Amino acid sequence: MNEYLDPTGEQFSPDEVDIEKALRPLSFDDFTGQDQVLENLKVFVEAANLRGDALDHTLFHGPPGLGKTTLAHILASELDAGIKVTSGPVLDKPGDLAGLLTNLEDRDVLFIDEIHRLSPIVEEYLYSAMEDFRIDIMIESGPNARTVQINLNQFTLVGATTRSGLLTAPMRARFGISSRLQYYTTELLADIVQRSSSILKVPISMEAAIEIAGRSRGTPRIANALLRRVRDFAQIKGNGKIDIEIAKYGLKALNVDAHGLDEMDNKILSTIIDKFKGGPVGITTLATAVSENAETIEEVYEPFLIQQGFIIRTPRGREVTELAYKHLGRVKGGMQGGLF
Ligand SMILES: Nc1ncnc2c1ncn2[C@@H]1O[C@H](COP(=O)(O)OP(=O)(O)OP(=O)(O)O)[C@@H](O)[C@H]1O
Ligand SMILES: [Mg+2]
Repeated sequence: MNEYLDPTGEQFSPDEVDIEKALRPLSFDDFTGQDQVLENLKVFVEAANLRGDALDHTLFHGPPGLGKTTLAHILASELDAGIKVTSGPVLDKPGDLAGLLTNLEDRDVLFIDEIHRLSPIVEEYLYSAMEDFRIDIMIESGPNARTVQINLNQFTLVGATTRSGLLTAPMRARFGISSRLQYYTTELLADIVQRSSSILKVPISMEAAIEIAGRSRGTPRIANALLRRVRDFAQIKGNGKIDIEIAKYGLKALNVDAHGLDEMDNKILSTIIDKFKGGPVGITTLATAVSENAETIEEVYEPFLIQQGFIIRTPRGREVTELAYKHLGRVKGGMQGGLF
């Protein structure tokens, strides 16, 4: 029997983590979308494999849930190399990094998630490792303290960040390959939903897959999360199959926005309308009004809102479009619907 899980999908049981893993594509062929990025990576990996070299250091940037971590693992697997995983905030001392680096085998991948959150001292330490595959290690202490230089195996640093704007210029310059991931179209997400359904062994109609995909904010992680929740409805309230009726029923019960916009997306739109008469409003003013960081708005929220046509950027700031008024049930210049 399937345990009924928190419909917001915010609490992941160990079971859920396993599912997340099971749904993760493992090879280039498994990976849907991001065609341009993938095409290039295939060439670079093939060339590195042919020469027996490590792949150039690679940076993935873009909004959450689009496949950065997934691609890091795929790279290691396509290089037939090992992978060590860590993240910016975890690496707080150069010593921690030295331990990781000296344990890397030839051509291994070192994956650093949230690479924009490395401390400056660790970041600096990483530079020579990336550039010359060499690090200095301090041995002994007190009057006998001295540094020795250690050669490292040729490795590939794969960095991921949702906030490329926060990366320092020297760090950015050390990546030979830099790929920005884009939001997925509904068609691609429908393919991903169908692939995930078959892994989860739950039958789903094309129509239902498209319905879920259309409400997933262009994001595979959200598509998979919605699919798992709708699957629960299908099992408990239906016959186990996901058809369009049960998909609509489930999505309605989950309170999912018709366009897949999340709370912050909606807050941004309603704030521009209510406090700034629809705009234009400068990014810092807007950020203060919604209590979010300006860079996060620019890098995480705004790209989707622009892509979907809810916001436009003008030289004087951000403006909402007619579509945003319609979406929120507001009338331009009026007061209707302003109460919810
Ligand atoms: N192209 C894809 N095809 C199929 N599934 C995908 C694809 N991209 C991502 N996924 C699914 O979405 C989930 C989230 O992807 P991933 O963890 O790689 O995102 P991320 O970009 O690293 O996000 P974050 O910025 O939050 O770390 C994965 O578990 C995977 O199942
Ligand atoms: Mg990730």
